[in-house]
Amino acid sequence: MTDATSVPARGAAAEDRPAVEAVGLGKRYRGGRWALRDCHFTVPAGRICGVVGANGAGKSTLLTLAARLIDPTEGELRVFGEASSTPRSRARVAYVTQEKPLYPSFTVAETLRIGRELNPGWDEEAARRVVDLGELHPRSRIGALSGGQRTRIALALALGKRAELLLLDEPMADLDPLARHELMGLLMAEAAERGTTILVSSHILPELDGVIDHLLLVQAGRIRLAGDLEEILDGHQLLTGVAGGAELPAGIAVERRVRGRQVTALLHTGEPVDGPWESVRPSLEELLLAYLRTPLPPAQLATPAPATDREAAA
Ligand SMILES: Nc1ncnc2c1ncn2[C@@H]1O[C@H](COP(=O)(O)OP(=O)(O)OP(=O)(O)O)[C@@H](O)[C@H]1O
Repeated sequence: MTDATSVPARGAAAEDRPAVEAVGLGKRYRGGRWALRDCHFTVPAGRICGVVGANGAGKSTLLTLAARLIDPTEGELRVFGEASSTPRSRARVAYVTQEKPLYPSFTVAETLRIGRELNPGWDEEAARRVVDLGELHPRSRIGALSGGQRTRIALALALGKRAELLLLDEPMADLDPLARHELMGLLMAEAAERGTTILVSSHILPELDGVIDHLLLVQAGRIRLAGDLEEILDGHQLLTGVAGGAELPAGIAVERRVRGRQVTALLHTGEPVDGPWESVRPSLEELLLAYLRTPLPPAQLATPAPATDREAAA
């Protein structure tokens, strides 16, 4: 499971350097346990990357580090080849969370005006499109909007900023299904047009299917899977067979479940398995559910440093 930097990125604004690169990244909150540890991964520019994991796995910590709202305890995280702490990196990043820190006493129009004044490359049309589709009145106060309507404003600010890296931490959680579908479509269209890189965390796995092309699976503060989504799916087989029919190949089963007389197993191999099995490539949801149901102990989750770093250290 490697990072497929060789796959061409989408859109005109895509560039050669990875959008996000974590090297030995770790975060321990004051007085707490490690929320993230020993993370090595790369997200090529222009990708839409799903950040998936159980509650408390470390997804928000990862996205907050990428937005550089908190500092890493160890290691580093680079944005387009630069430390995420530099003003240039910050200007290239927009971060939208469920909290949406907007001023409740400001109106919609005033909020957009602040976005325009703070961002030299402001794209009024992109921001307006998001607001207008939600039929929000320019004179409505932010504090009087619903959670979903505030999400729309936060996304309008992120798109107006013309960020090259969009960090979305479960941004759609409080949107109704129609608005979620519409805003997701809008985001993807903008991303495809401009080559924007998106890191999006979500617990709604079907929502990610057909949208993401890269995956980070975070488990207990470690990266369990990272890479190009097609390569990850191609590297697994979902087996179905009759219980007691045949032994599973040793050492490559991520998960094995028995229901009545039926056995299903997710294997970490790209080769269809011979024997009395139906062997198919898993869907994204099947893959993620199998991994989420079978957490590994932290000692087995340490990800090796990329070859380039190991060579540099030699
Ligand atoms: N400000 C903080 N202070 C101390 N511990 C924290 C803080 N924020 C997060 N943590 C801890 O860090 C770990 C990872 O939390 P994080 O919010 O990153 O997980 P998550 O994957 O986003 O979870 P969820 O899916 O529930 O939002 C958890 O054990 C959490 O309790």
